[in-house]
Parts: sequence; structure tokens; C-alpha cells
Amino acid sequence: MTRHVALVVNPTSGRGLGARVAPIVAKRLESAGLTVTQYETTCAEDVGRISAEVIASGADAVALVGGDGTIHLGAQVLAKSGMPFGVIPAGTGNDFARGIGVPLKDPQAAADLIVAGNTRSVDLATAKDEFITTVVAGGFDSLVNKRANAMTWPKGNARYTLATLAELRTFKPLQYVVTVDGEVIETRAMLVAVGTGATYGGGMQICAGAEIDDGLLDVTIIKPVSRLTLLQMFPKLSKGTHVGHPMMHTLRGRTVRLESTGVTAYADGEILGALPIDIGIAPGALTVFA
Ligand SMILES: Nc1ncnc2c1ncn2[C@@H]1O[C@H](COP(=O)(O)OP(=O)(O)OP(=O)(O)O)[C@@H](O)[C@H]1O
Repeated sequence: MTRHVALVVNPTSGRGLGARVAPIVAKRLESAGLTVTQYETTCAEDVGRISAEVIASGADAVALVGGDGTIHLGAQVLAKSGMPFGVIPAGTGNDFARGIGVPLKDPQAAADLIVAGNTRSVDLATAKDEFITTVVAGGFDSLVNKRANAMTWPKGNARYTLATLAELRTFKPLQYVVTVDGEVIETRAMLVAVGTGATYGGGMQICAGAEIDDGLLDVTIIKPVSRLTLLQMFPKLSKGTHVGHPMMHTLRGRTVRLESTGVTAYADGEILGALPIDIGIAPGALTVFA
């Protein structure tokens, strides 16, 4: 039986990469014998609305072409629907795709995962009535995220580096109360990040070692350090060689409450809302081709 795949494309993701990648993917899926119906989103709301329509239409699978923001929007509808979903990375960060092992720079290879049809279930975090597919940033990293989102240049991950340098000039450690499965930790910190996946910001392994299907949230607290130490850590975060550094405190749990004054949390690269926030886990909520 021919499988019917709905290709939902955010043409603006990755500054137009989504629009460029979509026809390559459609061709690949069709040449493998799949039937493809393509939808282009015109605004953020379209991603969820079209995904819901596609689920109701009885398509066999959805493929989302976009970055982490697009995946976040689609996941709100696709979670717990049982609809298998393929990721075609076309954003600047692509951390969800990275976490599930989808090739990041080869749309044909990403499409081939949908053709092969092997699926797995992955966990989602939950907070403020939203599903989160990667990491919640709450501290210095949310300021970096905010600044990077407002920058138009440079295009790729270098935006996060420049935003980090700019924020470092004025940042002061914050006072937090972090409650993990009822254990209360009162601490000063540069940031507290909570994730189901390991990375954010285009490959920074802030929750290094996080397993996306273990039913647990990974919590990373970065203790107060000098600007120089934090700067020296950044290349290590991308390589994962920061693990074990005394400034890193890591925990795992099923519920996390983050409290700090004046901090806005970001999730999947977009604003989540002001702290305090309660983060939970929805084990195996999303079925992905991988
Ligand atoms: N036509 C559109 N369809 C969907 N979303 C859109 C559209 N135009 C603007 N957006 C907004 O674009 C945001 C960013 O999309 P996305 O995250 O997929 O790309 P990116 O920012 O380039 O990648 P990344 O998040 O991986 O860095 C979405 O969260 C959404 O709010």
C-alpha cells in the first residue's frame, strides 16, 4: 500500500532554507514511491493547524521542514497523537533533529529515514501547558537566546557566540530555588537548564548525556564563575569536554520547579514565560522516524 506523507514546510526557517529544501525532500519521497501532499505555512499558527488537519485526514505520516521553533509548534499537536513524524532540519539550531540522530545537512538522507519507516518514541518536557522538545533555558542562556533571536547577522550558530559575548559584559549570577523530585536546592547560578535532549543553541551540550527516551529530565546548574571561565567553557560545551567541570552541577528527575526573580525562560529557542515554572515529563509522547 502506498504511504501518504504530509510535508509541512516553514519556508522562513533557516532564513529561507525551508523553502529550498522542501522540493528536494518531496522529490526524494515520491521517487521512493510515497504519495506526498505539500503544505506551506504562512505564520506560526499554521504549523499546528495544518498538523491537526493532516492527522484528521488519515495521512500515514507527517514530515516537518523547519527548525526547532517549527518542531515545537508541530509537537503541540502531534504529541500523543500516535502519528509518526519525520524531521527535515532547515533551521539554524536544529537541536531536536540532532538529538534524535537525523542528518542535519543532508535533506535527502533525512527523507530516507521516513522512507525506511523505522520509528521510535521520545520524551517531551512539559511546562506552562506546552510540550517542549529540547531544553528549557532559564538564566544567562535565556538572555543569550533573546539577544540571538533579535539579531539578523550572522546567519548560523555564530549568532549565539556573539550574543553570549555581548551578554557576558553585564551579567551577574542569579539566586535560584531549584526543586527536583521534591529535593530543594537553593543556590546562586549563572543558569539552570532542564532538558529531555542534550543540546540547545545549535549543538551546545548543556545537558550532556541526556537520553531522549529515559523518562527523565536532565537538570544542569552552572555555578557562578568568572566571565573568563565561562568564556573558556563555551567551546567545550560544543565539544562535550566540559563534563565533570566543578562549575557544572547535574541532576535527573521527573519534576523540576525553577524559581528566580526577573528571569524569563526560553524553550526550544522561543519564549516560554517568566519563572517560576514547573517542568514535568511526558514519556514517549512523540513518535519520530529515526
Ligand atoms: N511561515 C511561517 N511558518 C511557520 N513559522 C513561521 C513562519 N513565519 C515565521 N514563523 C516563525 O518562525 C519561527 C522560527 O522558525 P524555526 O525555529 O523553524 O526556524 P529557525 O529559527 O531558523 O531555526 P532554529 O529554531 O532551529 O534556530 C517559528 O517559531 C515561528 O514563530
